[in-house]
Amino acid sequence: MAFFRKLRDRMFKSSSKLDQGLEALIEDGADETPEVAPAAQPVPEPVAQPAPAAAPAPKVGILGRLTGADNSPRRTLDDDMLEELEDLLVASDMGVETAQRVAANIAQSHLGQRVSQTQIKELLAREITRIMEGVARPLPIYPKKPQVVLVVGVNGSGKTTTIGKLASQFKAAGKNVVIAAGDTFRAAAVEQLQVWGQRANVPVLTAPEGSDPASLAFEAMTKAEAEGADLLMIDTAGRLQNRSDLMEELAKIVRVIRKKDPDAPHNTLLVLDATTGQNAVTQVEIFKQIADVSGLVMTKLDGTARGGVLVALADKFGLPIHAIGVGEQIDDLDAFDPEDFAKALVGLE
Ligand SMILES: Nc1nc2c(ncn2[C@@H]2O[C@H](COP(=O)(O)OP(=O)(O)OP(=O)(O)O)[C@@H](O)[C@H]2O)c(=O)[nH]1
Repeated sequence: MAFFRKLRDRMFKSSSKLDQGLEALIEDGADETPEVAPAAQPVPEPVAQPAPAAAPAPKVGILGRLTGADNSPRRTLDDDMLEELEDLLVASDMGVETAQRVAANIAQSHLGQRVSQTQIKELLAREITRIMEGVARPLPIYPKKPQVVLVVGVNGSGKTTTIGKLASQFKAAGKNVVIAAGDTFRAAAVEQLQVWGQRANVPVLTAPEGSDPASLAFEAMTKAEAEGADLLMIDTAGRLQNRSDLMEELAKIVRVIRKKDPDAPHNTLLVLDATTGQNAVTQVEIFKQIADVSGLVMTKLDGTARGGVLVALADKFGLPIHAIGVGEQIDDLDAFDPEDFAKALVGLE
């Protein structure tokens, strides 16, 4: 619950954008005489848990309170409203196809009904949760020792930070973790990883600057095996998905790791920066081809209006989403919870 509050508070740009858009969507097109809805009027099923006591109540008039109905503005869900809804979802980076699917599903159950702002948010959250439920999976832990986790992504997406946060969490859970600094090109990257290693109390294996990252990965596997480590997390240099030379280097790292253990890497995590919006879709496509990505981590969901891209990724690729990051601190990463995410995205308490 604590992480949900953090997520909701920090995803303010995404949610406030959708929030304001939904408010305008209902208010601008509200039916002229917002009569009090009779208690028997069909109301969409609640999305999830009952709202916490502190949640701000929807605008409910005295009569509404007495009758159990509310008299907040309502708009009839028609084709025009659906089109506006779709545009709002596209603007939150959900992608055209996913936005259309979400709107179509809402139409299927509620076309022609008069809906309030809270109801449309609840319907949206329900659809988003449904899309994302199948992909919410924490990083699987196998009995294999060492379990090799290769971490890939474009420059600055948050790989090093994510490794630090994950290493700290696994260490706290009693796992014996080793980190390998596979970005052998940038001394600053190695230093940054060493700082994270100290914070997490986890050893960081390094190689001389400029040496072959594939050899470092191989040596790290040997050392992790000798030390009986449970998990070996290998950081890699950031690479743009359109740099074929760097992508080939990544493919080589994977080939060399497989010489040591044909089943490794057991997980290949693609770390994505939420602020890149739709570009994340291309990143997944290309990294999947090169490095056989097994799961995603999305960082920087704090302070971006583009969080909807995670829904598009779930819908398009169905890859597990292991964790999300909402800040730079060690405890700003947590398992992905689809319902919490959906509520935070649409601005529901
Ligand atoms: N706001 C915010 N910042 C983050 C998050 N995750 C990482 N960062 C910041 O993003 C910046 C880049 O993070 P790194 O972990 O260095 O990224 P990287 O992918 O290892 O970078 P390269 O090695 O250069 O490719 C750092 O300033 C991090 O503190 C997050 O969830 N939220």
